[in-house]
Amino acid sequence: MQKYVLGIDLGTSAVKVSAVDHVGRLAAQAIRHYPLIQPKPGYNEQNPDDWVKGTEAAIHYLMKNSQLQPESIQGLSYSGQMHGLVLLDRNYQPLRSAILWNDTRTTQQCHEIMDKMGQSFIKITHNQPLAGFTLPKIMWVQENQPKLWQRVAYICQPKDYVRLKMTDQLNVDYSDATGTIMLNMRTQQWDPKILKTFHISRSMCPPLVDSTSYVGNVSEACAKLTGLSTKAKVFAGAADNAAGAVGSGIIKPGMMSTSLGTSGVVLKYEPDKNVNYQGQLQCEDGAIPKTYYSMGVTLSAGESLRWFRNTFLKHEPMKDLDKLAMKAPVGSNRLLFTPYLVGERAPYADTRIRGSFIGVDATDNVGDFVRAVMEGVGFSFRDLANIYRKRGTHVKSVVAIGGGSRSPLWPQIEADMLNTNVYKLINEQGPGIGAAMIAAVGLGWFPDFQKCAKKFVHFGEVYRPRYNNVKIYNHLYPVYHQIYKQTALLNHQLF
Ligand SMILES: Nc1ncnc2c1ncn2[C@@H]1O[C@H](COP(=O)(O)OP(=O)(O)O)[C@@H](O)[C@H]1O
Ligand SMILES: O=C(CO)[C@@H](O)[C@H](O)COP(=O)(O)O
Repeated sequence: MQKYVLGIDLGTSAVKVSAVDHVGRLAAQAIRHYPLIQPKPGYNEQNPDDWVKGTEAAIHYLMKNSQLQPESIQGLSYSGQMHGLVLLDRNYQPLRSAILWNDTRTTQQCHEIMDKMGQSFIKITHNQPLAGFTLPKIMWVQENQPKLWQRVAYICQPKDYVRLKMTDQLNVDYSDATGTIMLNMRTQQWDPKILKTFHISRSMCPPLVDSTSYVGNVSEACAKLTGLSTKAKVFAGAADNAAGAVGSGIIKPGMMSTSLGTSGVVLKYEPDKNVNYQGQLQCEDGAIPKTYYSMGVTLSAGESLRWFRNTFLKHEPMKDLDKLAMKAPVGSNRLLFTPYLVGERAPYADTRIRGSFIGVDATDNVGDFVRAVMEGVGFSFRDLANIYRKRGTHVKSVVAIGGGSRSPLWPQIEADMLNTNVYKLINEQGPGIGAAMIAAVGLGWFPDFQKCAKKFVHFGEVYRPRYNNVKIYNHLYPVYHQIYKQTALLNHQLF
């Protein structure tokens, strides 16, 4: 019997389940979307049970509509949207909707962290407290929902909640634990000083495990709902950017990727966990034990395009937006867009900045606007790549992952903006393959990720920078770069 693993990618827009065979061939895929709850500007939440139902429904569909036998799925693992706060009572039931990575309500709590712990906080976590991380969200709940906080028994990350409901076991892997900013990077333990300072009991924090750790089997209840076998082994999994990195072969020093998911990410494998970007970039544990990566995050990348479509072109499929944008000239007729729809994380940690269209002209058409949105994200990636370049990194090439890399246009915009080669993956958008690789290594199919990557990671098209486009973007970038400074005060006055 052929054998398979499942990679479950719990994204922000949807959960994507990929069945992959022992030589890395994608055998089947299923996707289920779930809503984002935005009750107020800057607030971004999701219902944890929507993730669970979506995952179970996607697996059920995949099992029903493919030829895969339940026993052939030997293992599964996860890639999860990072930093989300899931609060559980003592019966492991969610106490409120999850507060997500792109929720920007916690400016004040970030200041409180620095007031209480100062530079020692950065020394412990290797990160500046930023609004998207988990700790400030915990403090927001303590301050704003004290009665609910009294009932909290466990704190976990999004994919850990889904895994809990599939196995009855609660754990967190190191790559997601770093994203909480409660992990001590040196000891790789929950930091006692941080927990004490912010009144978090150690018992609330799940046990720490490696991404490849075997944490249990699919439970009987989950097997009934999904069509999986209870013999399927479950491995902890990783933060989506950590899983995306292994899924795109970013497993050696100097290698870089970009992700166009709901968020946008420029990511670099780091050989040294003590690398210091003065808080402008994040530093995290990787999916491979004792490996590290840094990244800069654009809060609304794919989300900017999704927002534009939902607001102005409701019934157009994404691929038709690509066609519209491809008809517009490079530089979108000098129409510029900044993607700060919910605030920004990098290079500006600013929860009160908002997006702009600059240079709107009476001759602009809808294609110019769509292209301007895609280019605005590209300019933001250039801002992030420049942080690396200023520190001497030669951005030789990047691997483009995430849903936006499916576009025939966006990777070319990236290549022209960054003036570097952009490689696409052949069969999946990155994090799902990374999750499948974690299961494959966990099962012992491969002795290490390097050997697994040789079979599982396949590069497809390469987009090379086009001289004339690069020239146009070189001309427009300094203008784009000024928009933040020129609009920050105006936006801050709106709050
Ligand atoms: N054909 C396409 N052209 C451009 N963007 C696309 C296309 N298909 C999907 N996307 C973008 O991909 C994003 C979703 O990517 P995905 O990696 O699935 O996100 P997440 O992991 O956050 O759920 C959407 O927000 C959308 O903007
Ligand atoms: O906050 C971060 C990384 O720090 C985001 O990258 C999230 O991890 C969400 O990822 P996507 O849903 O956009 O893939």
